[in-house]
Amino acid sequence: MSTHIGAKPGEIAERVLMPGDPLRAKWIAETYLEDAKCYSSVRGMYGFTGTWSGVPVSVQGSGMGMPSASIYAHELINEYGVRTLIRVGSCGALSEDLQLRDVLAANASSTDSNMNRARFDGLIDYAPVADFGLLRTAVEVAERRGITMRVGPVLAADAFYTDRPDLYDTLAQYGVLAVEMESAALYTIAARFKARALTVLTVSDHIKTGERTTSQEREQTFGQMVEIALDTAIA
Ligand SMILES: O=P(O)(O)O[C@H]1O[C@H](CO)[C@@H](O)[C@H]1O
Ligand SMILES: O=c1cc[nH]c(=O)[nH]1
Repeated sequence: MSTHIGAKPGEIAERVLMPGDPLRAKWIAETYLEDAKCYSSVRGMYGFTGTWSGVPVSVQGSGMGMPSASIYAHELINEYGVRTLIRVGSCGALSEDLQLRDVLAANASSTDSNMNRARFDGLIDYAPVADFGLLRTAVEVAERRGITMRVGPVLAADAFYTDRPDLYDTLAQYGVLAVEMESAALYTIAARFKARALTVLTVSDHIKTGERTTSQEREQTFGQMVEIALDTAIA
């Protein structure tokens, strides 16, 4: 067991899907994986291992925000030998031409978090990016499955509720597609420990129009991104 994950050595696969929502992890395991077994319920942050097309895959909830996601990414890589981490998350669209339920892959992640400023003594604006091989595979998988998937940069924000919507407008002008809360930390930690990471997202709400999905839909209906992530993880 690590501090925050209750799995024994060998119970977590080398490939892990990481939704923020632990109940999305449970839904993914029960809906998509064969012979899924729960290896951890520490803090209610469920983790399961099963198989997808015969290949072992785990799915581990990571919580909301970069401090939480960093803990799970760090322990998965350093204590369980995980090499491939694919976040499957929800996001708020910043781009006018995204619709609810659109799927996107984050090739890069800007952030307002202080975590990397602290990491680099405030001297470097580090650019967290997706693993190129995983991203290329995800694009191929989406095309093969006939799923339209946008690829572009996102914002990983510390706050879900912002007092500065004007900054979201500015980011949209610079091509940032959507906002979520974990990708920058995931990409940074994967790079630091020589693992591979990718973030695939589904638009759960639109920052400009105010349209939004329900919490039940965010938990149990974003299947296209899960299928892309599973096929990518085992490729
Ligand atoms: O749906 P998940 O994966 O949790 O992702 C998004 O949803 C949460 C906010 O509602 C944040 O974790 C954000 O990144
Ligand atoms: O971080 C997030 C996730 C979904 N929707 C948002 O508006 N923000």
